[in-house]
Amino acid sequence: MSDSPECSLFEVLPTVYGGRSTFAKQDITKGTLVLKCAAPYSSVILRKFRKEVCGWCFSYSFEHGKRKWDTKFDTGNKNSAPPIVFCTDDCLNTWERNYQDPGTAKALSWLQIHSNFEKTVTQETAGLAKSTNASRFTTFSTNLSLHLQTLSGGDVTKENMEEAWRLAEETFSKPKTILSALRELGRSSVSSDNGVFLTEFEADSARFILDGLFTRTFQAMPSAPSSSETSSSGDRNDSAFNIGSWNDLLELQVLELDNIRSRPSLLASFIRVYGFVKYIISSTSGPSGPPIEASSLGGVLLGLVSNSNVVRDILARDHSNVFGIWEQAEDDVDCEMLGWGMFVFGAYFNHDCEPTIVKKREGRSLMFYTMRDVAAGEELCTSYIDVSAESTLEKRNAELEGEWFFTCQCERCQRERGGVDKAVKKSETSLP
Ligand SMILES: C[S@@+](CC[C@H](N)C(=O)[O-])C[C@H]1O[C@@H](n2cnc3c(N)ncnc32)[C@H](O)[C@@H]1O
Repeated sequence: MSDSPECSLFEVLPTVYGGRSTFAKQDITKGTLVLKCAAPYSSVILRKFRKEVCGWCFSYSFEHGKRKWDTKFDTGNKNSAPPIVFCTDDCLNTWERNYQDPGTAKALSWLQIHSNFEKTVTQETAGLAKSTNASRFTTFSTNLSLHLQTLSGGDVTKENMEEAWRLAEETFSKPKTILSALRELGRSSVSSDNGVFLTEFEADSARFILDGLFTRTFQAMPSAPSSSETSSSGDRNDSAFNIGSWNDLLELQVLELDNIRSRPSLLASFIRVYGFVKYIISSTSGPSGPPIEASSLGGVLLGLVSNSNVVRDILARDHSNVFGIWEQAEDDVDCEMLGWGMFVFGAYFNHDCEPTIVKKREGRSLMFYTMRDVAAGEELCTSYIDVSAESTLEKRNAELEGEWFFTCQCERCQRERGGVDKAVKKSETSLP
């Protein structure tokens, strides 16, 4: 992070009230760009928008007077539509440079994996509500199902969460057992030989995870495209443009247990996402697929899902560190959230109900600007929720406590609660 020119304006320091936060290193005038995250480390466009949102620059066809985008990757097969569209040839070409395997043609490609994904997943629109119901575990042919059933009542501890993941790894040790376990953990009524049932949320999460696995793999591959050629468009390998590395991602806050405790059915969902991602990667490279060398893209991806650690690392940071990818007309009340992305360095801004920083998306990039003059030493904060004058203390706190698992300590909340303790917003190091 310190390599980035934009970050010379602030530093990340521990606070006494809410983990780390960002503090101005010098006076900063209103309207200054303090951070540019050129692209997300991992992102997903919601399934329902994928014909309307460009797979590279996230531009939304309706904002350009079109019902959908028509520029597609040529699969060479008229019957198989690629699960991604682009607004222009330029975007398609840049995407290809970043997502197609830069190495041997024998290696797995993004396209093969995602085509297999689409063939394997089955969904129902009303699935989310039904499938998160504990009653779906009707038969217990695996210890994993039985264990998840006992946890669905709400008693999730660190130990029994770890045990669930251990059982998941054991159950998903072979592609065949993954498939039957996934079917068992899905709704029994939709279990069939034709596919695996995933809720919309699970399918989107699985594609978010795959994107993170691709980024991690491409960043590590020696044949990755040179950043000097293409850096201004936010290519994955260009750390100078603030995408961040895998180690940067690991530095982010983890709220896995809080998240699962607040919604115990999430544990089963996360485990299904892991099982499905593992199944898709291993079945794309299965007996009928191309041979996989350990150093190839497919080989590296297989290694990343051999146990649940890497997938869990991403899932555990997903909830509290991602940003919605909104259509550009953000001030519009009917504005749609098109997807979400992990813009790694943007995740250090704490929340304030009187924010100093506003974020703005420009294509794949997320920019952070000061909303007013800020003095050296002052904290730089964004707002995670609606903080308009109409949004009451009760409403704001309910949202932050319910969705973000913290009680807001900002000055506005303290003032409205009846007392301001300014010291609480200072960084630990600046306190006497
Ligand atoms: C996106 S992260 C921000 C960076 C985080 N503080 C860290 O150390 O990684 C959001 C988390 O920061 C903390 N946080 C942010 N704003 C806060 C606030 N106004 N009051 C209390 N805690 C806050 C909460 O723990 C929240 O889950």
